[in-house]
Amino acid sequence: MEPHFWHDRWQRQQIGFHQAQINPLLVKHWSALKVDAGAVFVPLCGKTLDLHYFVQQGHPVLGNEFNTLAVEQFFAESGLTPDITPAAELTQYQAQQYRLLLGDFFALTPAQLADCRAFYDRGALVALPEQMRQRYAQHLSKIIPTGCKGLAVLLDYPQEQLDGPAFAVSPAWLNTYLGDAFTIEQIASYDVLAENGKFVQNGVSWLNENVFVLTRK
Ligand SMILES: C[S@@+](CC[C@H](N)C(=O)[O-])C[C@H]1O[C@@H](n2cnc3c(N)ncnc32)[C@H](O)[C@@H]1O
Repeated sequence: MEPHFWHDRWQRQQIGFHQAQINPLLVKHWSALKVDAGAVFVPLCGKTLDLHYFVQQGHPVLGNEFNTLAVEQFFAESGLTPDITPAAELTQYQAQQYRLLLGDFFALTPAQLADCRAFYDRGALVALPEQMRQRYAQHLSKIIPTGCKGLAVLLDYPQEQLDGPAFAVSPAWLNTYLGDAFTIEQIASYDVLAENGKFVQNGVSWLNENVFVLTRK
C-alpha cells in the first residue's frame, strides 16, 4: 500500500488491525525463540499493545512506524512522555524501555538495529502488496543482525478470492524471499476462518494463521 493509504486510515482512525489486547499467539509462542535478553525490533508497529509484552518480558523494544499519530497515540495511551530526537532519516521517540523510530521502514539502517536480538512481525508482511513485500524482505535481510531471531504471525488464504490488506503470505513465499537470509521453521498453524467474518462473507474457502520462527543466518 502506498503511504497515503495508511496515513488516511490513521487520520480517520479506521484501524481495524489494531487489537485491544496483546496478541494471544505472541504470548503463546514467544518462548519458542529462547531469547532472554536484548532489544526486540517491531517493524510497522502501529500502536500495538504487543510492544508492552516485550517490555514486560524484560526486553527494551525498538518499534518502527511512519505515521506520526500512531506513534503519538502509543505514548499518550501508555501514559508516557517521550523524548524526541533526530535519528538519521527518521525521528526517535523514547521513553523508558520504549524506542520508536518514526519514519519509513526502507530508511532504517543496520546500525539502528545493531543491538536487536529478536524481532516480531504481526501485521507487517501481510500489510504489503507483492512488489513492496519483496522489497521489504530484501531490506529486512539487510538490517537484521546475524543470529537475530524473529517470530512471525502470518495469514494465508487463496489470494485470488479476496484482495488485501491483509495479504496472504504463504510458507512458500517466505522460503522464496527470506529463505536465503533466514532459516525458517513453521511452529504452528490455526484455522481462523470462522472468526473472520469479512473472509467468510466474501466466500474465502480457507484462512490459516501460521506462526514461524526465523533466524538470521
Ligand atoms: C496492518 S498495520 C499493523 C500495525 C501493527 N503491527 C499491529 O499489529 O497493530 C500496518 C502498519 O504499518 C505502517 N506502515 C506501512 N508502511 C510502512 C512503512 N513503509 N514504514 C513504516 N511504517 C509503515 C502503517 O502506518 C500501519 O500502522
